[in-house]
Amino acid sequence: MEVGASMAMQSRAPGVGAGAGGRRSAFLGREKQARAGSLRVGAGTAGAAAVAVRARGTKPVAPLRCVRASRGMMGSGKSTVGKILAEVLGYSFFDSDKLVEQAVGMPSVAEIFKVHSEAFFRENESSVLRDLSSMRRLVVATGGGAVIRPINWNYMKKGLSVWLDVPLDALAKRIAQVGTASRPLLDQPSDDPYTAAFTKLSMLAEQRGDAYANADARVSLEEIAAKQGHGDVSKLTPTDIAIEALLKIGNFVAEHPKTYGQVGDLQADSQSRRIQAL
Ligand SMILES: Nc1ncnc2c1ncn2[C@@H]1O[C@H](COP(=O)(O)OP(=O)(O)O)[C@@H](O)[C@H]1O
Ligand SMILES: O=C(O)C1=C[C@@H](OP(=O)(O)O)[C@@H](O)[C@H](O)C1
Repeated sequence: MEVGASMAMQSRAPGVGAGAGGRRSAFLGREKQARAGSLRVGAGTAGAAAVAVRARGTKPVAPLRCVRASRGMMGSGKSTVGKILAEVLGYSFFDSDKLVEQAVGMPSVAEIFKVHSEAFFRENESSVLRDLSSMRRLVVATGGGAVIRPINWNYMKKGLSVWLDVPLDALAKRIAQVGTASRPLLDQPSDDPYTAAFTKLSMLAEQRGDAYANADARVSLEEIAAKQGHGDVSKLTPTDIAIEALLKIGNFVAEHPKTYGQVGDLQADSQSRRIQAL
């Protein structure tokens, strides 16, 4: 597994080529913007949550080239938690679904599924992940289905991957609340959105088997809720989950000193100085 060169931030642009559909991937320009800071989450919810994470005393140690809050079912909170992690770590954040939309030139994943096909979306998703895999200091929230293509693992394993493990029941509740229009695999007419989402999520979980469990770090909402002594995952905030993710990332790094050792120390020093300066 590759790690970032800590403070020696990668400054070359990734080799972004044509997307799988023949269109040029659109995020080369965005990556430049990200380095200029415009994609960083500053004042929004993730910014506030990042302040809360710091206030609760977690010292982020991220000698990582790349963190991928990549695994986890639809609605598990990859984007929400990924933005907080990026803010705390001082990394750029990317949502791979959004990058596919840009690459293809369509407004939503749902539209891509409808006009083209899931296979077309998957091809483009792989292209986006390939392009991201050459970048440094970023957090990527991938689509929940990225785990099903072995080629994507080659790309995801260029960084450290985090699995947000959320019970299906909690996921179905969230999805029933926010609606399924943006998630075509769940979007079917139903009088009972919770049961429809739960049934489909269970089927997908069955199909995907252990794919998520290959992640470097697993963040289990049930474990966090148990630690908090209430056992109710619906009470957990994105901040709680981000703190646990940072702990798990720290553990993984500590367990792999050969890969992360010296780089980790350098990065920890630089981050401590940055956090103290806030
Ligand atoms: N810890 C949480 N508690 C309650 N709702 C959450 C939590 N994390 C995310 N959400 C909500 O669930 C929905 C899906 O979250 P999102 O981050 O988009 O998931 P993903 O990127 O994994 O599909 C969003 O409406 C988000 O606001
Ligand atoms: O699990 C999946 O197969 C998918 C998850 C979605 O992303 P989110 O996990 O961000 O919802 C999106 O990529 C697409 O609708 C397919």
